[in-house]
Amino acid sequence: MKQLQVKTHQGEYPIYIGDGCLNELTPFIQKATQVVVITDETVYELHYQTLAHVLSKEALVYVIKPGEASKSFEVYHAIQTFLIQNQVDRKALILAFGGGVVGDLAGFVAATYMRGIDFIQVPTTLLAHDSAVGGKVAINHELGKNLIGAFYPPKAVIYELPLLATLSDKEWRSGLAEMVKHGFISDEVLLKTLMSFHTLDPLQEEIFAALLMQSLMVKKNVVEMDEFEKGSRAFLNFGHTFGHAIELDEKSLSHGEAVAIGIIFALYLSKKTFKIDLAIDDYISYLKQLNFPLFLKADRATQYMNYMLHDKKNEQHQIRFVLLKEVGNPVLVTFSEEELKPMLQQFLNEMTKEVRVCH
Ligand SMILES: NC(=O)c1ccc[n+]([C@@H]2O[C@H](COP(=O)([O-])OP(=O)(O)OC[C@H]3O[C@@H](n4cnc5c(N)ncnc54)[C@H](O)[C@@H]3O)[C@@H](O)[C@H]2O)c1
Ligand SMILES: O=C(O)C(=O)C[C@@H](O)[C@H](O)[C@H](O)COP(=O)(O)O
Ligand SMILES: [Zn+2]
Repeated sequence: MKQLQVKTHQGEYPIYIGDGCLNELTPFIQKATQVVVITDETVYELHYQTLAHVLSKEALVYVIKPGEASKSFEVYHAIQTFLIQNQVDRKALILAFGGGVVGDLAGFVAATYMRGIDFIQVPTTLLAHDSAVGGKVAINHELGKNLIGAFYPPKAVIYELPLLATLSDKEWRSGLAEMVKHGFISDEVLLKTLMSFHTLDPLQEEIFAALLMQSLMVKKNVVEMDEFEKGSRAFLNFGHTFGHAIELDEKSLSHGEAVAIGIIFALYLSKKTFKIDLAIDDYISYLKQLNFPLFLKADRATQYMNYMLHDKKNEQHQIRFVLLKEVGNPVLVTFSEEELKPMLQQFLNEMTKEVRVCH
């Protein structure tokens, strides 16, 4: 087991990572008046018994439907009602047991229930190495992703890696996309190593734990420098401006799959803006080899634009993108709607040869 510490405005919290770290929950559970586990149906079926084994108290359990649709006001409200009806008090502890959906939702419940109660992230997906760290918690609005949320750090992150063994290829891919993103914005070696894998198999191997640590370190370092996204934390949003738009538009894509496509557009805009070659073709071939679902809709530019116009990075109705001057050198670049729309349309037209563009 390995341990990292993440510094926040409220002190530090530990990330425990590896085999057997669920036991690190014990002191937190002993201190709490009640334990509430929020999880989804899939994780509950596959892994709740493993978690229950280390819970020294009987827990209240709230099980949501798996998937992004659960990051909604309705589900948020239903959980708050459940907590109130069960007289959960301010010294209770919420365990977010699942992927990023459970983590974001349960974290936002914890941030707001009685003005804030303790919660611990117990991530179960690869992608959640990103979502469990950094304290961003949120639910979605139909007009945009994560528009209602808070910065609310967990008391700990307990990353029991053997739980990842049951992930589907789709979920491995999704998590890999956020690792690749971390590589693009700050660690060329991580990026090159990840892109040297032509199948998903290495993710099950020993070397993978080291790459995951590197990716976690990128996230930790960025959020420690700018916890509340006043500046450089926005670089973690590389690929997300367009990624969030297609994730909202095409529900079959997972978050990471959408981000992987969002990165293509960010590389395309980087090339146009800075006249540099960031080897977009190599990146697209890499995604294809790993069977990422790459599809865009050429006739959806207006819808994509509407989603991007609600992005949280925007200022004064201008759309802000994270672009790269080179790998490891991200910058924020602002476009007006009038500037961006033709570039997006041109991108969609040009991509017809590269990715499956639906009409
Ligand atoms: N807060 C942040 O900083 C941050 C960062 C990145 C992503 N996110 C958010 O995270 C969400 C995506 O997270 P995700 O990809 O983990 O999605 P998810 O939570 O929906 O999990 C993906 C799927 O995997 C299943 N699953 C979870 N653990 C499993 C396991 N061990 N074995 C088998 N199946 C398992 C789930 O039931 C679900 O169907 C998005 O809403 C995204 O916006 C937040
Ligand atoms: O931690 C961050 O900051 C990130 O941007 C990480 C992203 O991977 C993540 O998807 C995040 O939820 C996006 O943030 P948002 O502010 O654009 O909703
Ligand atoms: Zn993300």
